[in-house]
Amino acid sequence: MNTLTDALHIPDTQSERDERHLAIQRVGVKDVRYPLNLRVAGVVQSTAALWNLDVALPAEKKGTHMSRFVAWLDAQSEPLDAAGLARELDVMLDKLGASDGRIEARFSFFIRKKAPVSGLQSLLDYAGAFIAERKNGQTAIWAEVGVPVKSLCPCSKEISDYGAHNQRSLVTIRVELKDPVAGAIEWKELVRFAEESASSEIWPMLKRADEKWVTERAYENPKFVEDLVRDVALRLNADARIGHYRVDVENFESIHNHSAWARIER
Ligand SMILES: Nc1nc2c(ncn2[C@@H]2O[C@H](COP(=O)(O)OP(=O)(O)OP(=O)(O)O)[C@@H](O)[C@H]2O)c(=O)[nH]1
Repeated sequence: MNTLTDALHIPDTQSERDERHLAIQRVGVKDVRYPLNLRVAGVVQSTAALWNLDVALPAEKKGTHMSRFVAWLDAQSEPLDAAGLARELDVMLDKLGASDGRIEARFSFFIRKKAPVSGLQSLLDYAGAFIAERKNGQTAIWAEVGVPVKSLCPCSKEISDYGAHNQRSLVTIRVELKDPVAGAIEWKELVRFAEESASSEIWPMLKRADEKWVTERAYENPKFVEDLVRDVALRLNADARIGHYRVDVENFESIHNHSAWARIER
């Protein structure tokens, strides 16, 4: 298989037989930092991802071929999208001689945003993840975004003579793409599901007129953690491209040293 190691007469321990009669569900490499090209809002972004790559190993095989995971990573040249990920999962499994396996990539990506009044532009960072899994002949492709937003408490607004506690929140949306080829979802669309559901979205750069707008917008649009998670789920329910999903919302409460948290799964 490997001409260099054959020539050097180096034993191939991984390819030996194992007699313990134990299959391994998942074996591979974890936390490999490697570049990733991603298409966001029509533009290719180069980012660094943290990759977890693994395959199922039959009982009779001693070891998987660890170096081939990195070889697969290094062969990535096209910007990765959901359809490409489904194809590349097959390529990885073929390279590893495996029937089942999984690709997970976690990365940062950026969207250029315009401040609400001044119109000044700046880049907001989001957390993204792609997960592709092949199990028992079925392939599932998942996309995940972590979106920072602002929430303002309806109860605090109601009971206080002035003010209302408000905080940054993190909305994490994980969706299964029913048809990664025809029904691909843009990262920007997933981000908007979260931002449009919040008391207010946030921006990296705001002038005073923008700051006033964000403050008043959140005050006019108070949301409990439950309101936020439900409003995101409603938007996901209305999108035919989405299969299973999971929405997590964490409010980093400014009146506590702990978070309020909610999840809806379908
Ligand atoms: N299966 C397995 N491999 C390991 C382990 N620890 C290190 N290795 C890897 O063993 C690999 C040996 O590389 P190669 O000689 O290319 O062997 P291979 O990855 O099986 O690839 P082929 O030569 O194509 O079969 C290195 O990439 C090491 O990372 C381990 O616990 N299990």
